[in-house]
Amino acid sequence: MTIQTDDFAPAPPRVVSAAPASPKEEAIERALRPKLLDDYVGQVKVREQLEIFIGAARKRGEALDHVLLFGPPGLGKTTLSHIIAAELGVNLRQTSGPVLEKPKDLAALLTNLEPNDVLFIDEIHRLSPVVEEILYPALEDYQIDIMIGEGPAARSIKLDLQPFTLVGATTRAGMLTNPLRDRFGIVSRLEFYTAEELGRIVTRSAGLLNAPMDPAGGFEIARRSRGTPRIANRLLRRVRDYADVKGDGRITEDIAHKALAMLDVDPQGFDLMDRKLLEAVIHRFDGGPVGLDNIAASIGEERDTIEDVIEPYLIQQGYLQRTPRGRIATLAAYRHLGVAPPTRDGDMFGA
Ligand SMILES: Nc1ncnc2c1ncn2[C@@H]1O[C@H](COP(=O)(O)OP(=O)(O)OP(=O)(O)O)[C@@H](O)[C@H]1O
Ligand SMILES: [Mg+2]
Repeated sequence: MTIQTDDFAPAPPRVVSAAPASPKEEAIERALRPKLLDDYVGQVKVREQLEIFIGAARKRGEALDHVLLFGPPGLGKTTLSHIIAAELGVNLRQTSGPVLEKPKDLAALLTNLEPNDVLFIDEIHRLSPVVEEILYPALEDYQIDIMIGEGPAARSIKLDLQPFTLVGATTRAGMLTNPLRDRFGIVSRLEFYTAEELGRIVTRSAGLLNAPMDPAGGFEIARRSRGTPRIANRLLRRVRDYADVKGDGRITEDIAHKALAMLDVDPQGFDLMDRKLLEAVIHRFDGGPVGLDNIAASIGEERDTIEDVIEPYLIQQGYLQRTPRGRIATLAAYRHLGVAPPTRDGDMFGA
């Protein structure tokens, strides 16, 4: 279990934050999680590939190749890891990088795997180097070397493991060591979802939650969800609350519109943090280029959060550019904030 700092710190709630907000939300997420590949919306390329590789592994009765899933939070990495195990018809054992403190923690998990099981390691970029060492021979030859005893009497013994599949998830593929990355046979990058795909997810979730919803209401939620299923499901629940209190319970376009405005989610799906970041780049740093540390200090947010959570969507949508000299606000960002872009004949927007 990862500990969510949100549970302890009175951080301002961020409706469109991509991280699960609380244990309660995690429980709801589990209930909304699709269980099989057919119910997994979007990510067409990843799904197609996995379908074939899983089918082949099943047919041969072998373990699936090790899989690395990477992409911003809330796009469905954990969901997909469960689906992989379910489709293979094997057990899933779940842990995460920071939880595995000692080599023996990982050894205990590995030696308990049954043939072809899936071991899911979340936040795999946070494995400690000593634990990672154990993983290499395990991934390559289904073997581990463990130390028995201490001092001069210590000796290393080799243990054979059952064939298994490691599914690693990370928001930061760039932070994986090369030897670790090279040991994954299947590397899948998850992309932001289109509004249409999120619409299907919201419709499915509304059905599971027994929330009556007009298609236009669902679409309104979908297109304001920052391309992220976790956010779509969260906004759906908030809009449903609003519909229950201010309406007759039905999620109509009008209700969705008003509820989302109340939640400070703008038509682009940007929330206060997104706007704060764009405003800082534009107003305090003349549109950039500005370094990540300066942005972090200026908006009072952690570097990692900016890089993993806030920026990817702004970049994907073309509001922000990441250059070697720093971040630059694009014309779209100026337009979105209703600020006149600089008229200098600089190189930024072409002459
Ligand atoms: N392709 C999908 N189809 C339907 N629902 C999805 C899909 N992907 C994700 N979801 C929903 O979004 C929620 C969040 O997904 P998930 O927990 O798998 O994200 P994650 O990538 O593991 O995030 P993190 O990086 O924070 O661990 C899930 O509860 C699930 O209901
Ligand atoms: Mg996850």
